[in-house]
Amino acid sequence: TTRIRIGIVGYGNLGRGVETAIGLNPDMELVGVFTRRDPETVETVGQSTRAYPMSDLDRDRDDIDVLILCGGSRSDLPEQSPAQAARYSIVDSYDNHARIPEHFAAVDAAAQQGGTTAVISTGWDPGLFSLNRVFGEAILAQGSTYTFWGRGLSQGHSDAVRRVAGVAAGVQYTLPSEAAIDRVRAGENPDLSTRERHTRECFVVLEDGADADTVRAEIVGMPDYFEPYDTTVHFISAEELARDHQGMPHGGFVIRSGTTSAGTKQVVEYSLALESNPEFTASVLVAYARAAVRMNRAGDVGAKTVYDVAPGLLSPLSPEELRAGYL
Ligand SMILES: NC(=O)C1=CN([C@@H]2O[C@H](COP(=O)(O)OP(=O)(O)OC[C@H]3O[C@@H](n4cnc5c(N)ncnc54)[C@H](OP(=O)(O)O)[C@@H]3O)[C@@H](O)[C@H]2O)C=CC1
Ligand SMILES: N[C@@H](C[C@H]1CC(C(=O)O)=NO1)C(=O)O
Repeated sequence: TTRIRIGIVGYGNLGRGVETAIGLNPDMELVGVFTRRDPETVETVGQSTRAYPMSDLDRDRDDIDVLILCGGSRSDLPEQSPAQAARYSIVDSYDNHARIPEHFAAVDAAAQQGGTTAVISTGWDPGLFSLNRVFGEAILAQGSTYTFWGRGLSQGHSDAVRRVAGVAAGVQYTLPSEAAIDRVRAGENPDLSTRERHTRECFVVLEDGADADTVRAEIVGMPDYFEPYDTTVHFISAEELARDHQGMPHGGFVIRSGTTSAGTKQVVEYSLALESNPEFTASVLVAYARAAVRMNRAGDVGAKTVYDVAPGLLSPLSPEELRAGYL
């Protein structure tokens, strides 16, 4: 059988993770990386990986089955996902939760017109955590759902920080409230505000001449990303960033606790412990790329979220193999 031919759009942490993940999946092959930078300046992980300018995607290439979009959600994907979905089936990790309906509508218009299949907002949150919130609430009709992240590096929030004028480089860590977690685990079912669940901590390298107070205000007040949280911003040197902030660990859990009859408690929990947030997220994107190609071949076009994708389509095994070996 022919392998699934993948193009990577945008070559950062996620793009490198997808390149590596494709190598772990024998039913897939990497056509190349498409970048807005000069391809000659882009150092790829794999020696044989080819880098092309984005403009190479402007013609209808018949050597690509699906594009995996690895740009930033803050400002790349809102433009790139609809633009590419007009020609190619795509997968993206768009993670500004507040604006997913808007993103879905824009991508769906393009995908319907292009007859492509576009799985948006997959990864782990949104993505696998979204699925587990829905499983928990569909199954335990009476109860409470909580999501906690970290302590770890959020790529979406780090990307958002890097997009602020005056920021040369930066990262963002998400810290869960241990007091909130304790109350949830004690079964208090507390009513927690966004601000009571997590705090956010940024480490920023300023561009020469940039004003720290202006940059801090822009970050702390950023709608959706930082405004709903208590956020601290530390200004450090490029050397400190390189020394102390190269790792991208993360993780967290979704917990649904409820009752199925008076006094009969049931608890569902799904958790992740990630040494590399980007490599894990990339692995999710690659599995959903497999599903997107299969859905498109079956004529199932338009924008999709993880709620619309049958889990079996993620597996390299056939339905028959899954029935025989996994049920
Ligand atoms: N749903 C989920 O669970 C998750 C979602 N995400 C999403 O993934 C997105 C991407 O994260 P991440 O890969 O860390 O972002 P990066 O900042 O590493 O990359 C974003 C884009 O910036 C450009 N870029 C990368 N490196 C450089 C560089 N050295 N110089 C200039 N431009 C560069 C690339 O585009 P180009 O090659 O065109 O220049 C790249 O696509 C996040 O914004 C987040 O929203 C991440 C984790 C989980
Ligand atoms: N989308 C997140 C994945 C998880 C992590 C997170 C957070 O720390 O706020 N929210 O969702 C990311 O970009 O890392």
